[in-house]
Amino acid sequence: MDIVIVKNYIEMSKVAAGLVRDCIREQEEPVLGLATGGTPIGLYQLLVRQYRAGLLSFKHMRTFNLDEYIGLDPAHSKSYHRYMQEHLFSHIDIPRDQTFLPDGMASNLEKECRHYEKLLKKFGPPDLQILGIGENGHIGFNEPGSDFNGHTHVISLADSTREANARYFQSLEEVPTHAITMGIKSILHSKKIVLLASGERKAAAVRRLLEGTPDPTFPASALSQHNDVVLIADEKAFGN
Ligand SMILES: O=P(O)(O)OC[C@H]1O[C@](O)(CO)[C@@H](O)[C@@H]1O
Repeated sequence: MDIVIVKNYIEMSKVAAGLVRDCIREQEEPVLGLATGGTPIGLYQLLVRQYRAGLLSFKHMRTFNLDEYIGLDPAHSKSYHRYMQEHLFSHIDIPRDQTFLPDGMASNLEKECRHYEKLLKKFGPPDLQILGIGENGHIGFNEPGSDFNGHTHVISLADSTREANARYFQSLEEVPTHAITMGIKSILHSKKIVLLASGERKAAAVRRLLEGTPDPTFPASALSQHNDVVLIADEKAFGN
């Protein structure tokens, strides 16, 4: 794993934006794996800025998001569909039908997971996958105990994840209990993985990640099985 330690959130976002820009410029039809949460918002803002400055086009890009809450309509203010529209897609020139997220409203969730995995096979794997890390080590919504060989599946969210994400909702009760997430195996298929971590809240998770021992109770440790991972952490996440 390559480790880049930067001063703060803005610097983390800048380094990540540079890697995404390089990937988009190198590939004729780039495929990007995208994350949600607070961590990549700065990265998306910088990508939008580059697009507006005419430095980058997303016309030929396809994107796959890691996860979506079950039971939230795409138009729901806290759905990841809406998040992606608000933070990235509606501001850039990517055609709508080139952006993929799992459908958390599907009547047959198992079928939806198989369908998403098929799309990943057809258009993927991502040339570059952006990841955040949960305080409990989750990647996507793969909670502690998740199978390292897992593909896209339905997951019951850990209480600690619902509590951590309650800050994005009005109350803890509003946070969905389940999600669809790409599995750890699906994530590991990506050609390159860029893991972002910012702030003290992530310091314990980053410390454990750097121990490097694969351990299913700490999902991010599966990244030690991939040969092209870049961790971009700011000083607080790195424990400085
Ligand atoms: O960036 P945040 O909000 O700290 O979340 C960390 C991770 O947790 C998730 O939001 C899922 O809970 C991921 O999408 C994200 O990468």
